Amino acid sequence: MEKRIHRKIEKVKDPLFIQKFKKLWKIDHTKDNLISESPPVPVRDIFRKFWPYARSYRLWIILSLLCIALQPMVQSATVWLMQVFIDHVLIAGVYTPLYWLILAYLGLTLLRGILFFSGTYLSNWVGENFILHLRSSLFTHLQGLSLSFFEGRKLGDIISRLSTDISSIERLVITGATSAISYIFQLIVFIGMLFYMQWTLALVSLIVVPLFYVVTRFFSRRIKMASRERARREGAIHAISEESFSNIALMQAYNQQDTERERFDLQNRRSFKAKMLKVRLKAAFAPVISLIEVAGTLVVMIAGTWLLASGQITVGTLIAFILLLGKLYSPVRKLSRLLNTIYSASASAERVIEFMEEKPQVMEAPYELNNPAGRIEFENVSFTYPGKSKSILSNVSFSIEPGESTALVGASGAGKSTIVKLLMRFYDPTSGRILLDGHVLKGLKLDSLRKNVAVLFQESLIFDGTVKENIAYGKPGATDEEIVKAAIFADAHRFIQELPNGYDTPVGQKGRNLSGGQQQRLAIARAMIRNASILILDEPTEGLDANSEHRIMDPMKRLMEDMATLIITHNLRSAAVADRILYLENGKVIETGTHEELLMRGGKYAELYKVQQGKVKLLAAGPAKMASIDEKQQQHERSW
Ligand SMILES: Nc1ncnc2c1ncn2[C@@H]1O[C@H](COP(=O)(O)OP(=O)(O)OP(=O)(O)O)[C@@H](O)[C@H]1O
Repeated sequence: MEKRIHRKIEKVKDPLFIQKFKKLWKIDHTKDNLISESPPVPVRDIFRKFWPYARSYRLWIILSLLCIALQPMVQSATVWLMQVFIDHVLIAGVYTPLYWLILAYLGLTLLRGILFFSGTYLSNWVGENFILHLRSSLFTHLQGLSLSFFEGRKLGDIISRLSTDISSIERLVITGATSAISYIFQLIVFIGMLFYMQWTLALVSLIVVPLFYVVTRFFSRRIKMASRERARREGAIHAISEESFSNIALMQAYNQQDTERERFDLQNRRSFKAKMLKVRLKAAFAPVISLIEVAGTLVVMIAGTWLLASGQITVGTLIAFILLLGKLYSPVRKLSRLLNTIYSASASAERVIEFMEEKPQVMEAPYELNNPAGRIEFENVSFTYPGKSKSILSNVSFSIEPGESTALVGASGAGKSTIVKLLMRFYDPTSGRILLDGHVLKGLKLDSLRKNVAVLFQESLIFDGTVKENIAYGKPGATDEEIVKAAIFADAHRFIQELPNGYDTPVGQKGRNLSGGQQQRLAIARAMIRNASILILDEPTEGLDANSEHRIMDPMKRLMEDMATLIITHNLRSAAVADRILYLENGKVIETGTHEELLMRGGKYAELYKVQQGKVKLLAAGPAKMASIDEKQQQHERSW
């Protein structure tokens, strides 16, 4: 036995054991760049930031506070009844007041119940309203942020902040604040009662209060750090889930399940560790607080017994005092626990504030441009992505007249999509100007620019709604007649009619119930109904077979007739239909002209065209030849 105890002591003394034990109470600071930490914000500033969202409910908050605050008074009255019962009924042996004592007790209990119900309902109602408005306002704020914000963030993390973190803030601003006020009020009432009953004992009972403060501060700081870590890991879990499941086909096709699972598990385990640290801290906190409470009660009992023995107080007073003391420690304990809750909620608040303080890179301007003809001019436009040093576009100049089309051709990464992003004002040029009908884009209202642009992306963006809703997305409030007209124009009417519910058929998430060509024709109908003056075609035929490509070419050409069109394409057959072709290399325009002019010039465009033509001719010649042509084209693109 002695040996066993000795072994145990040795084990506890072992530095490795001590190290492991210490680690149990520390945050795992392993860094990974998946989700970065949000800047810390003091609790006072957090409260100031979010209070405006609760301000309009202040009357209801006061009412709920009143309900909560009255409860300790009723409680104190019941304790007082107990004192009367012991001293004036039991000890005095007079039983006549018993009847009204019972009635008063029942009445007070009923009143407490009503106050509890009203207080709970009201505070929750206010809290949920707060979440509702804060969440909507954050959503609206995020919608207004520039593309650069979203390109630098994980979607899952954004969703996590919008859902989980927002709810936590309520615990701080509404429940936290109202509870704190009600606990403080309870403290004042109970302390007042204690002093009224017996001031010497009351003074003795307050000896332990500073201890509560010190212990709470120690724990709450650590709980906040663990909460921060937990919230960050939860964001990472959302981000990985979103990434994995939105690319499920790719993940399964490349058998990447294990890699994704490992990535997910890593974050999941770290979230678990952070949560367990929080649990350990909270679980250790409760008994420490109880210990302080017991110490306080014991001190009071010793002092009380002495006062009783010296005849300074009655038995009833001592019992009532100890009962009331139990009630005094309850709000003290709750206040300490609340501090922990507030600190852990502030970790979520920091994550939300980080987003709220984010400003759009692209600033709104006042000028409203109505029905522009669509003349686009790029004047010496250069651009570098925010936070990067490499210049992506250098002195790009070109113009497109209404009804004219320009194709952007060049190797991957040459800067074609960046030109479109600048034209849509997702970013502003670092230098140079872009003009629409002679007006600098920076001076135009964003809405007045974008409502005049119709876009057809590489992957047609179809929403999980009906066919009709997807077409009307281009023009909210479009009539059925306009929708059908647009569908006929886009050569989509016939296949839509053959769908089970025609225009009311749901297209499924990301348009899964439709083929690629059908989706693209729906997107053309959407672009057509928009009645815009600028059209952007970003690889509109990419991924379509020859038949589908052929079917969308006619409606696309019809669409281009009256608009200023910018086409991004790798497919030179699509580029050939444009009035002018711009050849981009490393963000510079190196060749300009029509398809024929560029072929005549015999430059890089002509070279690529030859490679692509050869590929078409050799399609029938078998895979080996095709592979050699593919290699040639890749070499050509690499040389750009
Ligand atoms: N949000 C971004 N932040 C930083 N760099 C970016 C961003 N978007 C694109 N880039 C960089 O800018 C360069 C040009 O990209 P861009 O998408 O404009 O090329 P592209 O010619 O359209 O290519 P592709 O034909 O492959 O679509 C690339 O080097 C790319 O890595």
